[in-house]
This record gives sequence, structure tokens and C-alpha cells, in this order.
Amino acid sequence: MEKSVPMNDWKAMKAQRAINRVHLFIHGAALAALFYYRITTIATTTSSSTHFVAHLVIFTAELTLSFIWLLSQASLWNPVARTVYPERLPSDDDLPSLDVFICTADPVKEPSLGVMNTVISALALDYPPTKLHLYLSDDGGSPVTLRALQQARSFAKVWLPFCRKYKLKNRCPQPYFLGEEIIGLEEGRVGDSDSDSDSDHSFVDKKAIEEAYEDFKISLGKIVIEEDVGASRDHSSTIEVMSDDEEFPLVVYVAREKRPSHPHNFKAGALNVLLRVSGMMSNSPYILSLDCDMYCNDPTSARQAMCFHLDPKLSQNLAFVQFPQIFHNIRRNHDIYDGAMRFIWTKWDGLNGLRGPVLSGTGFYIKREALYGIRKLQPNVDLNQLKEYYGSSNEFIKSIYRSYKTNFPSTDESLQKEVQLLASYSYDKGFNLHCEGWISVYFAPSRPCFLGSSPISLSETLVQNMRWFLGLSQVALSKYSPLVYGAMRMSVLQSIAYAELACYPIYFLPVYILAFLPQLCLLAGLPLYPQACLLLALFVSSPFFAVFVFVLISSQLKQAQEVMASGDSLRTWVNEHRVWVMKSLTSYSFAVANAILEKMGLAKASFVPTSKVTDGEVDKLYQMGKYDFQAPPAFMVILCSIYMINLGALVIGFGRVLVNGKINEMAMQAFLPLFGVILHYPLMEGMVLRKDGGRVSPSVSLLSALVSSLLLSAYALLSQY
Ligand SMILES: O=c1ccn([C@@H]2O[C@H](COP(=O)(O)OP(=O)(O)O[C@H]3O[C@H](CO)[C@@H](O)[C@H](O)[C@H]3O)[C@@H](O)[C@H]2O)c(=O)[nH]1
Ligand SMILES: [Mn+2]
Repeated sequence: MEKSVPMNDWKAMKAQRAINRVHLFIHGAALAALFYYRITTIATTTSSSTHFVAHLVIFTAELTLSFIWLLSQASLWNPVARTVYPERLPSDDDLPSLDVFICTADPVKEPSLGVMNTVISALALDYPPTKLHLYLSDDGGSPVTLRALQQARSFAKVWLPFCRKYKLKNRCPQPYFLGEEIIGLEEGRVGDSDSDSDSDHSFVDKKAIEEAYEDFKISLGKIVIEEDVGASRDHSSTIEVMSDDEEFPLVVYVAREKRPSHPHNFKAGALNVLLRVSGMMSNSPYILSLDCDMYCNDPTSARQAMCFHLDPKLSQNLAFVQFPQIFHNIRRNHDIYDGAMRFIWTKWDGLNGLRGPVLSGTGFYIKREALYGIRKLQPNVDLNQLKEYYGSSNEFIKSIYRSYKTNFPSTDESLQKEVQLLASYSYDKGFNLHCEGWISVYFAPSRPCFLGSSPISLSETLVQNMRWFLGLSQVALSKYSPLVYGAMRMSVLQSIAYAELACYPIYFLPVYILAFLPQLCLLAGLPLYPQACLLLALFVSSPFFAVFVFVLISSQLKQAQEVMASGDSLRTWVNEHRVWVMKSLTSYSFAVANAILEKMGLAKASFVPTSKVTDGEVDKLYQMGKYDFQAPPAFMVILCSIYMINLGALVIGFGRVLVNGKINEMAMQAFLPLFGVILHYPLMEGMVLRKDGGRVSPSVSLLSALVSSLLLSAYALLSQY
């Protein structure tokens, strides 16, 4: 074979890598000094048993924080950035075919207009149309979605030629029409188009296409009125193949069978069904998986992904190419719910330098073989063994072989029945997504390939995070725990990086401890930190005070540096911090508790899809940068009580310390509640000052006042022993 030019390239992010490593050693040394202080203090604390226990508990918090910090170093060790050269791809005739999977679950929470925009944007991918096949999974089994899909397909038949003619870069109709004043037709082009830029023509065309889109929207509105909206949990499977046009991508609607008595495994179950159904129809070697709200913002994503998948050096072991999840409805630098989740994607850069990131659930191009959990089937493999794994459909098993030629759509009734059967639950034997030896690639081009919608209320944010971290806690508690299972099968750094994700929710423990204990001990007059001499230089009284201050500052500076490196302002650092504390106290702790209960058989999995409906009031608050505190009362009482405790400790404790003159001993302990009270000031505002619909409900404030005064008086008990 002749020597080919590479289609992709990577380079180490050297500056960031250097900063990360220097931080690792300096911060690590400071932590060692901190541990030395704790251990020696605990060993010599004889004053009271309460004091001894308090030291132990605070040490537990410090150990946990340091443990997660240590795990996080794996994904910071070697961050890598990638580039692609799509112009070096083989010609269209030689590109592999591609199946697009889109999942939707509920026409009320996920309105058809949004879902269909995603569908249309995917149909408009810059890829040979005969090699593109789109499967929409409707877990709601709703006629609304089926009929909307038919309408979307009709609209796409005029939309696609329009996109191609004007080489549009933004091929999702809704944002295209909304953004017309801002980006205009000219800037929305793919590449440097010189032909067909006759503005008169484009104007005429544009009017026509706008009208077609309006008609499409009206038709969706009619469907909602005519049909019964609402997701069903009890229906047989429906499959509708739309393929009357050779030059247009195949579109297939799939509603799998659902019965209340049978676990349907949510989105994973839906993807499994799509995998089987598509295996019989188009059987493309590559699959793009999208959530219903994740539209294609760059039509070239498929070609970008192929730059990795078709690279002879990577291809054999490469399972998937993951793009970041980026959201169109987030206000940059005013992201009060930290929807951007920079802390995740920064890690993905690092995983890129190991053997690649985990699947994030949407926006990835995966190799079909990898989803089957097999490496190239041997022709002589035992058929019964395969049936055990993949279910008993002979036709489907045949499809697993690379050489399988689909003859779909066909009029052959038996084949049609077979497909119908594949969407019924009798085949719910899970495909194992865990693939050994596969690698993956994370690719974050400057123009986001996919844009989704992020929750913009506290309630949705906390509930969504609870769901995610419940999943992660379950992994941590399962036999696939990365620290045990992974450590034996992956490189050390890779398994540590995965372990960090799985362990992430245990942040709840140190956050709870630090939100209570130093405060209560401040009231009880029990010092937990080394003495400070605030008037003189820090080192005069206790060198360990300087150690604590250093650890605090160094961790904060590191985060600030990362925030700024990703182009955000310090406001983002504040938001990230605040949301992290709120999530730790609610989402993470509930997630861990649920995972443990489930493990003991006391709780059951559930999935409430996040709402993609824009609520006027909620949106208004978000645009003004105000939190929407109408969250589950259990969450709000926790947050408000802790706020009040910190406020109380600050006021009472500070007063007493000043009177007793113990300010040096208590400096750190007074600083913690001070920091908390300032950082979470919006909560105070929500309880006391705000009158709008997003304020903290008075009943929540009242209950929190009660809870916090009870807990505050506990300090009196503490000081008795
Ligand atoms: O029973 C279900 C439940 C959900 N979905 C679909 O799954 C997708 C994700 O659901 P969503 O409510 O949007 O959850 P998010 O928290 O926003 O999604 C994130 O978290 C999920 C795991 O909790 C991942 O699967 C997603 O890819 C990831 O974007 C949506 O398209 C849903 O329609 C189903 O198909 N069947
Ligand atoms: Mn979502």
C-alpha cells in the first residue's frame, strides 16, 4: 500500500500539562503536611472525647477530598487535543454507510417540533443520502410522534435541496430561521461557495422555504390537537418504514413493545431495539446516536468522525468517536446552574491521552461491532451460543456477519414479521456495552457539531444530576467497579480516571461535614484547625496554619486557571463552586443513598426525562441570572437549613470568639461559614428579599428555620462532653 497522508492528528496540550503536573507535586506535598498535622494532633488530643471525635470526622472529610483529588490527577496527566482533515477522506463512493439513532420518550416533555428539528438536521448531514439511514425510537409509542415524523420527512424533501444549494452550515431549521438576522444566509455557508450565491434567487427561495417551514409547524400543531398526546407504558411494537425515494435517506419509526410488568431499561433498552431492527434493514457499520434534543449544528460531523474511524492506524481498535455535549440555551459566563459542566469535558481531554473517554450518552459515532460486544465473528462460531447472546432470530444473527446483505425494505412478509418481533420485549437480553480492548476518541472541534438543551431551573438540574450520579454510584457498587474490575483490564491511569467518575458522588460526605462540623465546633469553642496569628506574618504562630491556607488557595487557583483556560470568566468559577456545593448536598447524597437502597432491593430504578419545554417564567428568571428555587422541598430544606446554620454560627460564634479573645484559634473555623454565607448569598435573597415566582417558598424557609435552630442548639450538647 502506498503511504497515505493522515486524516487526523493529535498533539499534547503542553502548557496545560505542565501546569497540571506542577500543581500535582506542590499541592500533593502540602496535603502530606496537612495529614501530618492531623495525625499528630489526633494522637495527642486528650482534652475531651468530643474533641477527639471531631478531629477524626474532619480528617475523614479531608481524606475523602484528597482521595478524589488524587484520582482526578489521572485525567489531568496527559491532556491531548485532536484535529481532522476531512478533505483527505476517500471519495463518497468509498465511505461506509451510517445509521442515525434518535431516541424520544414523551411527546409532552419533548415536544415534536424540537424532536423533528433534530431529525431534519440529521437527515441533512453532509453525507451521501443513500448511505444515510435514520431510525427514530419513540418510547412513548405515540401517534403524535409517528405522524410528526411523516411531516418532517416531507419538509426535509424541500429543506435538503435548499441546504445543499446554499451550502448551509446550520441545517437545523428552527435555529436557522431564528438566527437569520444575526448570522444571515452568507455566513451560514459550508466552505467557500462561489456559485449559486445570486442573492435574488436566494431571497425567493428563502421566502418559499420559510413558508414551507411555517406550514410544517402548523401541521404539527394540528396533529397535537387531533391525537391523544401522552406517553404510553403499555403498547405493542410499531415499525413504519418510509422509503419511497431512492435518493432520500431511509427513515424508520420504531416504537418498541412496552408492558408495565416488564422492565424496559429506558434509553439503553430503546437503543438495543434500534440496534436489532436496523441490523435487519440497513445494517450500517457505523451508528450515530443522538438524544431527541441534540440537533446537528455542523453537517460535517459524520465526515469528521470518519477521519478517525477510517484511519488505518486506529480503525481496528476504535469503538467510538465522542463529541462534547454543548448546549444552545446556556448563557456563557452566566451559567448559574453550571449546565456546561466544564469539569467533565476537561477530563475528557485527559482521557484522550489515555485510551479514550467513556460514552456520554449522545453525540457519538460508534462502530456497530463494538455495540455487539464482539470482534469480527468467526464463520464457524457455534450458532446456539450466538442465539443465547443475541436472541433466537436467525435473520438477525445472519445480520451480525459483515458479509450480510440486507434485502430491506422487502415485501417478504416473514422478514417483516421478524423485524416486528425484534422490537418486542422477548429479546431483551442486553447487549454488553462494555467492550474489552476497544479504544475511543474524544473530539471537540471549535464549531460544536451537536447542540442540545440544558436544564435551566434548579429543580431540573438537581434531579438530572441525581439520575446521572445514581447511575455512576451503581457502577461503583457493581462488580464492574472501575477500581476493581477495571484495574485488572485497563491501564492504571485509565482505570483511575474512570474510578474518579464513579466515585464523584461521594463528594457529598466531605461537603456535609465541612458544612456542619467546623461551625458547630466554633460555637462549642472546640478548635479544629491550627492557630493563626493574623496580625503578624502567617508563619509566626503555627506553620501548619500556612499549610491549610495554602491548600485552600492552591485548589481554588487551579480551578480558576482551568476556568480561564477554557475561555470563561471568574464568574464561572463562582457558579461552578456554588452549584457543586448544592449538588453535593442534594443530588449526590440522594444518588448514593438510592444506589445503596437499590442494592439492598429497597428501591427501583426510574427515569423522568428532563423537560425540553421552554417555560416563560423559568426562562425569564434564567435570563436575569436569578435562581429558580422552586425545587423539591426535601432538597430546598436541606440547602436552606445549612445556610441558616452557617449564618448562625458566623454571627454567634464570631461574637463569642471576639469576647473570649480566641480569634487566633478559630480563624479558619470562622472563615468557613463566612465563605459559605457569601457564596450562597442568592439563597438568602431567595428566602428573604425576593417576591417573584422563583423565590424559596415560605413554608420551606419556615421549616428550615426550625431544623437549623434545633441543630444549632446541638452545640450545647457538644460542649458538655
Ligand atoms: O425511557 C426512556 C427515557 C429517556 N429516553 C431518551 O433518552 C434521552 C435522554 O434523556 P433526557 O431526559 O434528555 O436526559 P438527560 O439527562 O438530558 O440526558 C443525559 O443523560 C442520559 C443518562 O441519564 C444520557 O442517556 C443522555 O445521553 C444524556 O444527554 C432523550 O432523548 C429521551 O427521549 C428514552 O428513549 N427512553
Ligand atoms: Mn437531555
